[in-house]
Amino acid sequence: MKITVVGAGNVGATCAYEIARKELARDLVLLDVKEGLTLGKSLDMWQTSSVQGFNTRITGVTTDFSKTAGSEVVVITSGIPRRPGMSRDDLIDINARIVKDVTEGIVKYSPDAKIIVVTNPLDVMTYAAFLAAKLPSNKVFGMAGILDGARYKAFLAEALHISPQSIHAILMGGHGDSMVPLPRYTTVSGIPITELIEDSVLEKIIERTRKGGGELVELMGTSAWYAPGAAAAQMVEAIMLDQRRVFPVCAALNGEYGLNDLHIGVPVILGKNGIEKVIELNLNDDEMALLHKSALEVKKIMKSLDNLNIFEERYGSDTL
Ligand SMILES: NC(=O)c1ccc[n+]([C@@H]2O[C@H](COP(=O)([O-])OP(=O)(O)OC[C@H]3O[C@@H](n4cnc5c(N)ncnc54)[C@H](O)[C@@H]3O)[C@@H](O)[C@H]2O)c1
Ligand SMILES: O=C(O)C[C@H](O)C(=O)O
Repeated sequence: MKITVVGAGNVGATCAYEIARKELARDLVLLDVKEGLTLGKSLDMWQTSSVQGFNTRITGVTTDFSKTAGSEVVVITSGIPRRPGMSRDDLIDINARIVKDVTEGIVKYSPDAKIIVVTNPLDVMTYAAFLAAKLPSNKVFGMAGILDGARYKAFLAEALHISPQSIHAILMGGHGDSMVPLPRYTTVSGIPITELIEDSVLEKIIERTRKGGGELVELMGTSAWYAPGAAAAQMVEAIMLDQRRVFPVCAALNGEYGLNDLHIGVPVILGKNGIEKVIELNLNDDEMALLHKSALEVKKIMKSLDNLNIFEERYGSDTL
């Protein structure tokens, strides 16, 4: 059993280390373009194995995709992160080319892999990987909803002075400021959140969640990695262990929620085949309107990708 993480920067290395510590596979490959980087990081991680008590063998490679052959799951984190003052969408030009190249390299040697995209702008980079991979859409999807949900839960836990683990929530939509946290689907061990928190406090938390990535970029000068790396590793775990866990995942939609031809965050069942099923919630009119507004934002960025002309195929459009 083999897992590959492409990109050994902040997010990739954190995700790889989580995967190794959880022993989600016998072999873990870390691939990057920077000469020596993955050799050093994989050696450093492997040297913690006796301390942390794991056996996963970590190999570092520099751009040699043949070493990733036969991977069951591949996490793509390669690409530039944003800096203060930038939006995720500003990364599209450079990152689209990187995602296309690495996806083609991966699929050449691991045609059966499930591909988890992390690179931003997330929804459109998932679409780019899907175009490059030419694999069924249940095998190419993106990580954002678990991270956004984890931030929402962390803020709620602080406000309520309770464990974040008692909070259950689902967020939908694109991984941008138009993401759609859903109070109606947020509970504290089954108790509706609205019974425990004032509307005005909840509204502030939702707004902070929407801008949660930007808050960290302003603080650190680059984007977050601990929560993103852990969230991506949780998706790897669900697939490798065929857990069939329900997570918000950036998935291809073909008519669900009245949306077509785009990748956006929705609840799914995640198991050994990747996306086993997209779950359709009975959204009310207001929730549906927010989701469609977010989808239009994603479509706008898809249009920018189409304008780069790096893919022959495309299905972006301004309308839903
Ligand atoms: N989806 C999310 O929720 C989420 C969360 C955090 C970060 N991100 C995104 O993840 C990406 C990585 O962030 P980071 O903080 O790890 O950045 P980073 O700069 O620390 O690491 C990126 C790595 O990608 C490598 N790379 C670049 N081109 C490559 C190629 N062609 N092949 C292989 N490796 C290549 C770089 O050498 C670098 O080591 C960014 O686009 C960031 O915006 C997404
Ligand atoms: O905000 C970013 O640029 C990185 C990531 O999407 C995040 O939400 O942390």
